[in-house]
Amino acid sequence: MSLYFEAASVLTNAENVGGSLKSRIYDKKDLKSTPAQLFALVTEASKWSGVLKEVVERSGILKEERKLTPILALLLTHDLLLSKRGVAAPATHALKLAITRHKARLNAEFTKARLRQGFGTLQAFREHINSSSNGTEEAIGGRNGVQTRPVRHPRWIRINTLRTTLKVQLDTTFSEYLQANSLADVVSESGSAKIFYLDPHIPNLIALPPKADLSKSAAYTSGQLIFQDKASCFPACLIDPQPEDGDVIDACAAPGNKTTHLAAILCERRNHSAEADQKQCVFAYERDKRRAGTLEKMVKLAGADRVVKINGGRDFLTANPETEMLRVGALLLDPSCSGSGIVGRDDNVKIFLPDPKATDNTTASRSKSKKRKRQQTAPAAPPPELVPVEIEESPEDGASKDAAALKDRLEALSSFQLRILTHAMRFSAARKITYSTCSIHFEENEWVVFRALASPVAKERGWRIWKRSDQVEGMKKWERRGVWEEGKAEDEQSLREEERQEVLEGCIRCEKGTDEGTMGFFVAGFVRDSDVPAPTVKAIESAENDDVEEEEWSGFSEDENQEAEKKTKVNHGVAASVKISKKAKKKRNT
Ligand SMILES: C[S@@+](CC[C@H](N)C(=O)[O-])C[C@H]1O[C@@H](n2cnc3c(N)ncnc32)[C@H](O)[C@@H]1O
Repeated sequence: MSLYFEAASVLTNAENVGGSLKSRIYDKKDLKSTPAQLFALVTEASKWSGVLKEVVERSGILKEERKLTPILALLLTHDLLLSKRGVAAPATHALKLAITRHKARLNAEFTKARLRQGFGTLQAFREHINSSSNGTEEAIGGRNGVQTRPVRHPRWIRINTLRTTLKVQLDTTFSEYLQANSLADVVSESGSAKIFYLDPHIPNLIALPPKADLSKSAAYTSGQLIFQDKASCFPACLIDPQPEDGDVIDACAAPGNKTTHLAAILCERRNHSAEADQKQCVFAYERDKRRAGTLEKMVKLAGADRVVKINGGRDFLTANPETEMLRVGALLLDPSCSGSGIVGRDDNVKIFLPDPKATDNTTASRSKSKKRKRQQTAPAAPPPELVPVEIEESPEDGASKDAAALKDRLEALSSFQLRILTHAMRFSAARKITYSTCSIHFEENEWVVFRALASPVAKERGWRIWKRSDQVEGMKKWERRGVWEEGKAEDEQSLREEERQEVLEGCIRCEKGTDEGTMGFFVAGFVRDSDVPAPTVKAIESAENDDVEEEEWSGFSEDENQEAEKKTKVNHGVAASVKISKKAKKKRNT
C-alpha cells in the first residue's frame, strides 16, 4: 500500500523538494515502491484527474469513507477503473476495501462522465485523454452535472533580453511562425504548429501551442529563451526597476526566473538612461544551499551574472535593513507558499483533486432513487475550488483531518510570509515592494497584504498599496483583481469598505484553468513616497513596544519561535524579530 502513500506524498511535494517530478521520484532514496511504478501511477492519475475528480465527487465516497483523503481516493479510483492490474494491495487491506466496495458506483459515474464528454468507447476516451495530456490541458472539474471542460495551457516563453531581443528571435527562431490574433488560436493548435501569440500584458512574452517543445533549440539551450508562466512574469513587470530605484533585492530567489527577469528589465531601463548608475544590481537571497546552486546556474545561463549578486545559503530575514543594503530601493518578495496555484507543483504534471465538500449534495441522494432524480436536475453549482491536501501516513479521519491540517499550514505559511513582508518594509531606502505567491488561498494573499498594511512598520514608514491606476500599463490592464473572503479575516469590522476596495483593486490575481492560460497566482505591490523620512529601526521598535500585536505572531509554532530566537542571536537586533525577541527574552528571564 506504500505505493499510494508514496504517490500522494510525491504529488503534494510534502517535503517541498525542488526539481522535476521525475527527478523527485528517481532521486528519492527511501522509496518502497519501484520508481518506474510510482512515476507511471502519478503521471497517469494526473492525466485523468480532471475526469476522476468529478467521478469521486459525484460518487460521494469521500463522505462515506473516512480513511480516504481526496488524493488517495483519486489514485485508488484510477487504479480500480483504469489500471490493468487493479489496486496494488492485498485484498483485505483497509484502503483497498474502502475503494473496491464502491466499484459499481464509481464505474457508473465514470461511464456517465465518458458519455457526457461524447465518447462511445473507453478506447476513444483514452485516446482523447492521452492526446490532450502532458500537463498542457486543465480540466475544469464540475459537480451536479457541470461538464468537465478541458482548458489547454499554452507554452509561455519569455524572450531573455539580456541575451537577445524580441525582434531577433522573431527573425530567427520564430521566422517561420505565424503571429496569431488571439491566445485561443494558439492553444487549439498541435505541438508542431508554427504559430505564436504576442502577449499584450507582459513585454517580450510569447505563447506557443501547449505541446510545442523548444527545449532542444539553440535559443533555449543558450539562455535566449526562458520557459516561464505568464503569471510568474507579473512581479518583475510590476516592480519595473528604474535607475533611480538603486539596487533591488530578490528575497526568495531560487530557481531564479524572477531574478533573471528583474535583471533583464533593470538592464533595459539602464541602457535607456544616460546617467544610470552602472553599478546598480540585483541582490538575490536564497536560504537553501542546494537551490542556491540551481539559481547560480540559471543566472549564468541567462547572462544575468553581471548584474545579479547571489547571497546563496543566506536567509533574507538575517539581512540587517539598517546596516546592509543601504542603496536598496526596491524589493521583490516571492516567498515559499502552499503552491496551490500549481497543484502537483510540476511544470508537466497538474492534478485536480476531488473536493470533500462537493460530496454533500450527492451522498444524501444515493439512498433513495427519487431523491437522486431530483439531485440530477438541480441547477448547476459553480465549479469547486481545487483543494490541495496534506497526506496522512495512516489516515483515520481523512477529510476533516485534511481540512484542519490545511488550516494550520496556511496559518503558519501566512505568518512566515507576513514576516518576510514586514522585514522588507524596514529597508531604509526602499520605496517599492512586490509580494507574490503561487497560491490561490486568501490567507496567503490578500490577508497577508491587509495585515502588512496594518503593521506598525507600514504605518511608521508610510507604506501603502500600489494602486491599480499607478501600475505599469500591462498590470493596470489585467482585469482579475484581489478578492475578499468573508469570515476569514480576524478583524474585518475595522476596515472601511472604500479602503478595502482600493486595496483589493491594487491586488492582482491569476486563476488557473481559465482561457487566460495562466497558473494560479497572486501579486500585490506596496509603495511609499520618497519625502517620508525613514525612521530608525529603534524608533520602530519603540512604536511596536507601545502597540504590541501579540496575535500577529501567535501563528508561530514552537519550532518557529525557537528558530526565530536563534535568528535574533545572530541578527544584530534586527527589528523583524522584535516581537519574537520579546517573547524570547521573557523565556530567557524565566
Ligand atoms: C517560491 S520559491 C521562489 C521562486 C523564484 N522567485 C522564481 O521565480 O524562480 C521560494 C524560495 O524562497 C526560498 N526562501 C524561503 N524563505 C527564505 C528566506 N527567509 N530567505 C531566503 N530564501 C528563502 C526557498 O528556499 C525557495 O527557494
